[in-house]
This record gives sequence, structure tokens and C-alpha cells, in this order.
Amino acid sequence: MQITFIGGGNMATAIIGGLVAGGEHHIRVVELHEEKRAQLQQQFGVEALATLPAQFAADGVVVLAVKPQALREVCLALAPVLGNALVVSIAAGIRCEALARWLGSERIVRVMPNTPAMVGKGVSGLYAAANVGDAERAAATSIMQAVGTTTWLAAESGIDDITSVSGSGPAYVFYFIESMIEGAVQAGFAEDEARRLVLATFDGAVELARQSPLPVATLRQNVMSKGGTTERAIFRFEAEGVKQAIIAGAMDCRARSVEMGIELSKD
Ligand SMILES: NC(=O)C1=CN([C@@H]2O[C@H](COP(=O)(O)OP(=O)(O)OC[C@H]3O[C@@H](n4cnc5c(N)ncnc54)[C@H](O)[C@@H]3O)[C@@H](O)[C@H]2O)C=CC1
Ligand SMILES: O=C(O)[C@@H]1CCC=N1
Repeated sequence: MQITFIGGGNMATAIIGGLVAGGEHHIRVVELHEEKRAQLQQQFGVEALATLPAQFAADGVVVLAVKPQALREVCLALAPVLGNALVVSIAAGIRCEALARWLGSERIVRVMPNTPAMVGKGVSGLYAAANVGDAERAAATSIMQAVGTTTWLAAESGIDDITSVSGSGPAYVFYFIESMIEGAVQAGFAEDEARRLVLATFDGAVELARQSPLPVATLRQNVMSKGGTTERAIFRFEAEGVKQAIIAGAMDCRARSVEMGIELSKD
């Protein structure tokens, strides 16, 4: 499969990294910045172009991986050369209706990936415009499965939902990790050791949650001895509204996805 990425930034790099590790595809990247082109070429051995190619293979897939604010311009430039290629947009917010209008094509799949794709542990939500066929859906699934797990969403609004969970979720987790590292440093550990301990704690806790038949809340309660140390920490989190803040943050994230769709699809 010929896969052309438009935009070679953070998310494209994560997906390309996963695809290259899995082998087999012909990958091209169109990227404005020379430094990033050189980096992509050197790191992954992919073809890196400064401008859009003149044509795409009939079974080609174009992955739109620029910021949502740049998408309209990119689509308008792409329209005359797109031919029959399938378009996979990973941009947050922008609806199929706007993409179809700009591209003059309805062969569109929206995907909400996440950066752990870089290490083969991505989570991607997929949604296809109404008249996208099974072969195109299978092509999009196979690209995203090369870098992690996939789930098809029945409604386009599911993309807003999953953005607030797995799309943006790695940042929530990194925020928690950062906070625990800062706590460990305050407790007296050197930065390196703090990082190692916190990451191992996350690894262990996630693996336990994965393997255990118990609800996550029970696993938490099992750490909290009555009158003990953990209880003191969790009581503080509850008093400070940490859980409510995380839930509210995720809801704000979802609302921003809806808002971006409206804001950036007008023209
Ligand atoms: N970073 C993340 O965790 C996730 C990002 N996304 C979506 O992925 C898209 C890209 O996000 P990031 O990779 O974080 O942004 P980024 O800013 O790292 O990458 C965008 C790249 O596109 C390039 N670019 C801009 N205009 C271009 C043009 N006309 N032609 C070719 N290249 C052009 C830029 O030079 C930049 O390297 C966004 O639409 C975002 O909503 C989706 C899921 C997760
Ligand atoms: O923050 C953003 O807008 C993008 C979409 C999901 C993750 N990063």
C-alpha cells in the first residue's frame, strides 16, 4: 500500500514509526520544514517531499496529519491531484462534511489516534463517511492496527468522545506521572531514580488492573489500609477534587473537539 502523509509532525512521526517497524508499506511524507524532512528520512528511511506529489496510486491512502487550522488549505491544494486515493484524516474536530466539501471527494475516513502509536501501543477510533466501502475501511484499519488497537465508531460524534479518552488521554497520564515524579523528588529521590520508580509503579499498577478480575476501585481500596498511609493521600486527592477535575477536564476536551469542528468548518 502506498501511504502519503501530509504533515510530518508529532502524530505522523508516531504512526510512521509504528508502520516502519512493521515493514511492508511504501511511505511518503510531505512536510514543510526541511529539518523535519531530513529527520524523517534519516530515522525511518521514508521518502520526504517538500510539496504535494503530482499523483497518487489508485489504491493510495493519503493521511492528513497537519494541525486542524491548516487543514482547509491543504485539502484545497490536494483536491486537483487526489484522484481515487482514500483520505484518512487524523485532525481533531474537522467533520467529514467539511473535508468532503474541500476535497471534492467522499472517500474519507476519520481517525483519532494517539502518540503511543510510536511504540506500537496506540489506540485509534475510526469513523467512515457514509459511502466508504469495506475495502477502504479495511485499509484504514490495517494502517492503524499496525500501530496499536482500533475501534470503529458508529457515529461521527464518537470521534469527539474518543478524543477525550484515548486521543488526549496520554497527556492526562503524563501529567499524573510528572506530578508523581515531582512528589518523589520532594521526598528526596534523585530525578532519575524518581522517574524509574514512578514508571515502574505505573507499569505494575496497569498490569495488575489488566490481569485482575477485580474492579479498579477495589484494587485501589486494597492499597488503602484503614488508618494507614495511602488513605491519607487519597483523602487529600478527594478533598482537593482531583477526580472531579480530571472528569471535568475530559469533558472540556470533548467540548473543544465539537467547538473546533464548528469553528474550522465554516468556510
Ligand atoms: N499530537 C497528538 O497526540 C495527536 C494529534 N492529532 C491530530 O494530528 C494532527 C497533527 O498534530 P501534531 O502532529 O501534534 O502536530 P505537529 O504540529 O507536530 O505536526 C504538523 C506538521 O504539519 C506540517 N505542515 C503544516 N502545514 C503543512 C502543509 N501545508 N504541508 C505539509 N506539511 C505541513 C508542520 O510543519 C508540522 O510538522 C492534528 O490535526 C491533531 O489534531 C490527533 C491525535 C493525537
Ligand atoms: O490536542 C489536540 O488537539 C490533539 C488532538 C488529540 C490529541 N492532541
